[in-house]
Amino acid sequence: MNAAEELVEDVDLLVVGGGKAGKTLAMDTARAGGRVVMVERGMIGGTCINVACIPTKTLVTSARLARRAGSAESLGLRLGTPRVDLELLRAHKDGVVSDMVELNHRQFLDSGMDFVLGTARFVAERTVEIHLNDGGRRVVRGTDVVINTGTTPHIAAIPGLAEAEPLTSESIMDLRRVPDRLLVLGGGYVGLEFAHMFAAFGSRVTVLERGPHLLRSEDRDIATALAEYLREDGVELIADVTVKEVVRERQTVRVLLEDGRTLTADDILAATGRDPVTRDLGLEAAGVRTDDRGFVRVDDRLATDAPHTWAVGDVAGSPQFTHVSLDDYRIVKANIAGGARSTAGRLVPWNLFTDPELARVGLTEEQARATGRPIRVAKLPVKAIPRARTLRDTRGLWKAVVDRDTEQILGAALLGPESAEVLSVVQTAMWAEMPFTRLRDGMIAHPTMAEGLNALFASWVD
Ligand SMILES: Cc1cc2nc3c(=O)[nH]c(=O)nc-3n(C[C@H](O)[C@H](O)[C@H](O)COP(=O)(O)OP(=O)(O)OC[C@H]3O[C@@H](n4cnc5c(N)ncnc54)[C@H](O)[C@@H]3O)c2cc1C
Ligand SMILES: NC(=O)c1ccc[n+]([C@@H]2O[C@H](COP(=O)([O-])OP(=O)(O)OC[C@H]3O[C@@H](n4cnc5c(N)ncnc54)[C@H](O)[C@@H]3O)[C@@H](O)[C@H]2O)c1
Repeated sequence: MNAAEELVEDVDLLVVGGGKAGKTLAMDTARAGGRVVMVERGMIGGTCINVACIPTKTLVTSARLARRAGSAESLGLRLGTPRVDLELLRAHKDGVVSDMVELNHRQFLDSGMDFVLGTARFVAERTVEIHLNDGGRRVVRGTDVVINTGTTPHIAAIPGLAEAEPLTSESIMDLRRVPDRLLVLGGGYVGLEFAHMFAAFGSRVTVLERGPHLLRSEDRDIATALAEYLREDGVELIADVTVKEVVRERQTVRVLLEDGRTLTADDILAATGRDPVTRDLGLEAAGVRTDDRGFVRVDDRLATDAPHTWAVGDVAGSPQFTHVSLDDYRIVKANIAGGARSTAGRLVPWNLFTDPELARVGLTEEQARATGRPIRVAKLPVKAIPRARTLRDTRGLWKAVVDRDTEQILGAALLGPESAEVLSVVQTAMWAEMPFTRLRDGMIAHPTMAEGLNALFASWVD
């Protein structure tokens, strides 16, 4: 029997994959009285809370504490040598995750949506067949359909890498031992957060990055400063490198570089980006097209090529952050209701949770200069901020770029403690199109890291 012949259930909204955007839209629509089916193949609450942001940031907190405890004497405390207990650490991380999963599940059910655990595949326009996790199948058609199936770790096509069974951002969080030597392939978000974390847990870590320097999208001074701190904390960084082959020999992984060097380690982490989850979705049957990397093709309203079919979050090629997925929800919600909201011109915050953390919004200096407009550049070493001194956490560099004529802030990169929090102040000023002078001259509580904005916007280097 094909889909057309069997019983098709009609609903107002069908959400395929329960990521951040989809689950929020599903709950909203159900609470407002709409008939909603959301299909999720396993991770209740999506990638972020199960295997990405939440568990990693939980472990980052432990790594920071381990690093701080190691220098507790500078804070007047004698704590002894910190030791990582992996079982305790995992229990801590799993506890945070399971609490959030439970909360999400309860909210799904309370909203009144039909939350279906199963794997969806399109069989016709706006119609999916669901193989239920506990057996059986259903066919559901939505008046509107939202695709929110996310991404999974990419394994680069390097000879021997897949056969070497590399760790991914998911499996590394379930390790039963701290590797003595860990190689990290890729110096991006995943690579650097785990590299710094595992260095604090006691691994000897080497990051291999094929780009000319770490964090290519950042200004050179900021990327160089972060690289220096990572090195101080024992992370070896090798940039501009090409990995030729990976060989697993029992407990050892050998990596052959194009320049003839060979590196060995206990494990290798694949951290070279993420692939869209679209391959087995039957998108052709839905009339939905993908780009050459497999991401769903959308316009700036997040509409796909098929009528009343939308895509959101990572799978739609949006910048891969949970807050972006949440913003995609706002856009699609407005557009399903007949609006014309666009992704164009969004101010996206980028936060890298190393220690210190790096937070950026808007243009880098390099990007601002490329626009040709007259700019001014401000820089402040974090050690100039009194709060950093009281934290005994003075590593870092803050930087901002403003338009010389309008005095509006074009962008900021904050490398230092609590940067991700302080960045929201700068972002708010940018939303409000305030002149930088408001942050330079406004009264900000002492001693806070945000107070450093007074000094930053008075520290012009150009
Ligand atoms: C290690 C790591 C750390 C990160 N840390 C941060 C961070 O600190 N801050 C931040 O903002 N971002 C972070 N990110 C990025 C963030 O996790 C993603 O951008 C975000 O989770 C994407 O959400 P999404 O809405 O696209 O969908 P997802 O949350 O990925 O949800 C997609 C869901 O669809 C389901 N699914 C897939 N196919 C099917 C199918 N056929 N049928 C049914 N269900 C299906 C999947 O099981 C999954 O639950 C991190 C990513 C990684 C890998
Ligand atoms: N704090 C956060 O918000 C956070 C944390 C983790 C992940 N994320 C999201 O997840 C996405 C994926 O993270 P990611 O780190 O996997 O990807 P990424 O795109 O951030 O970084 C991948 C890095 O690997 C390098 N690379 C690619 N192929 C290589 C090769 N063969 N050899 C050596 N280096 C190679 C790239 O040059 C790049 O620097 C991020 O872009 C980010 O959006 C966010």
